[in-house]
Amino acid sequence: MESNLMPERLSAKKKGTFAFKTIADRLPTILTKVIDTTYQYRLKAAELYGEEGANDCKALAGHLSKLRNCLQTDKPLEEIGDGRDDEEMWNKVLREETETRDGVPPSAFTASWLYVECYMYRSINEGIRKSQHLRDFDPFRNQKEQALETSRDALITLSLHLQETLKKGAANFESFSEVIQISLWGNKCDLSISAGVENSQKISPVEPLQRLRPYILVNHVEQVWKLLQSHSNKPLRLDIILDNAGFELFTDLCLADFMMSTSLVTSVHLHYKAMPWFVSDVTASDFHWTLQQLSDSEDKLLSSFGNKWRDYLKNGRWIVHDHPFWTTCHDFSEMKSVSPDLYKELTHSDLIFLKGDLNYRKLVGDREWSHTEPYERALGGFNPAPHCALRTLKADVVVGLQEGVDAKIEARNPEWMVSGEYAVIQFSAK
Ligand SMILES: O=P(O)(O)OC[C@H]1O[C@](O)(CO)[C@@H](O)[C@@H]1O
Ligand SMILES: [Mn+2]
Repeated sequence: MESNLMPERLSAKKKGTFAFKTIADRLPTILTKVIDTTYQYRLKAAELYGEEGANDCKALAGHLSKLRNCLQTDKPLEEIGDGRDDEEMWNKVLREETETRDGVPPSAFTASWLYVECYMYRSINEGIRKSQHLRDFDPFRNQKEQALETSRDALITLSLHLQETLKKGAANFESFSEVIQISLWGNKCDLSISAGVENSQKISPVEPLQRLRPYILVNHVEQVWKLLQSHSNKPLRLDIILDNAGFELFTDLCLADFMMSTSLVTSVHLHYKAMPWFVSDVTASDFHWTLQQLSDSEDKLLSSFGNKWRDYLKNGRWIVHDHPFWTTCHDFSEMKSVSPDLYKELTHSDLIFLKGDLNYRKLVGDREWSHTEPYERALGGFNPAPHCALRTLKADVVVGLQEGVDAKIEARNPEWMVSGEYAVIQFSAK
């Protein structure tokens, strides 16, 4: 809950903010694309499920149009009613928000940006869940699949680079730092910030690393390396809270493989989303589709990595999770109370990588912190294990910067907080 000790959460209350731009323009654009995709799917649905299938698509398009109108005209947000296991969690927050506003329900331009944006994706899923035949329909699937296909050259470049790196045997600080940066910059490829416009990796993921170094505003990679070296004689568990499908997922799987093959860790837990989320976030079907695509690739090296990684899943060295907490509106300071089982699970980790901008926004509560606020303070008590955020900036929230860094960059590039050009590698020890 809000506390007067902490700054306010970002909100579209204030015109001219990125939250306002997102809620006023970008979310309706994303929703319109979902409505079109749903409408186009009705012929396929009729083929598969007859009249009922076509009716499902019409009903879903109707639900989505009502949602878009509700957001655009700042109407009160309605309770979720689809019987999913997280329904009560969502409606409890809606009731609490209403109470804190003297009985006035939250709406798009008055509630927190984080709540409204997460609510939109949950409501899209509510419409899907209420259908008879569309429960596995993912309106973002085509975009996520195209994202992988159009990154093919980058996949091949990176797979060759990983093969060369692994041939050198044990990891050193340089090879570790490099594979971290590749996963970090993989986060530029996200379809939410591009409002669904194709945003795949076109250039080599390795060649620009040197040039991109100055764009990393906080770089704690050495602290992460030291943590790993301090435990080098015991089996370590790595957790990666995944973000986007497509090229970013491939960079994360390369990171996981590197950490295992060089024996920096002995097991990897990968966390993806329980429903379609923020356009390009990885779901279970995206994850397994991606591995299958790699295995089936004519490129022998990609195919060998796909097979190797599917074996890791089969023999339990890689474990996948899809806890519902990651697709709620809660920030991570609330995890211990809202999802104590997940928090407990994460306490078994020796190092957690959290990928991307939305995870970062939730780590720091999406609040209007001063940019020099210490990172640990902004975490609000979230620390199940040592963790490191690997994030490109796509929202106007950041903490832990040195004094003056923000003003210097702002002068050069006013869009620096939302363009995805800058990044942080931000570590917090347990
Ligand atoms: O995939 P990522 O890196 O979490 O980025 C998703 C981003 O899309 C946005 O919501 C923009 O709408 C960001 O603010 C958000 O965090
Ligand atoms: Mn994402």
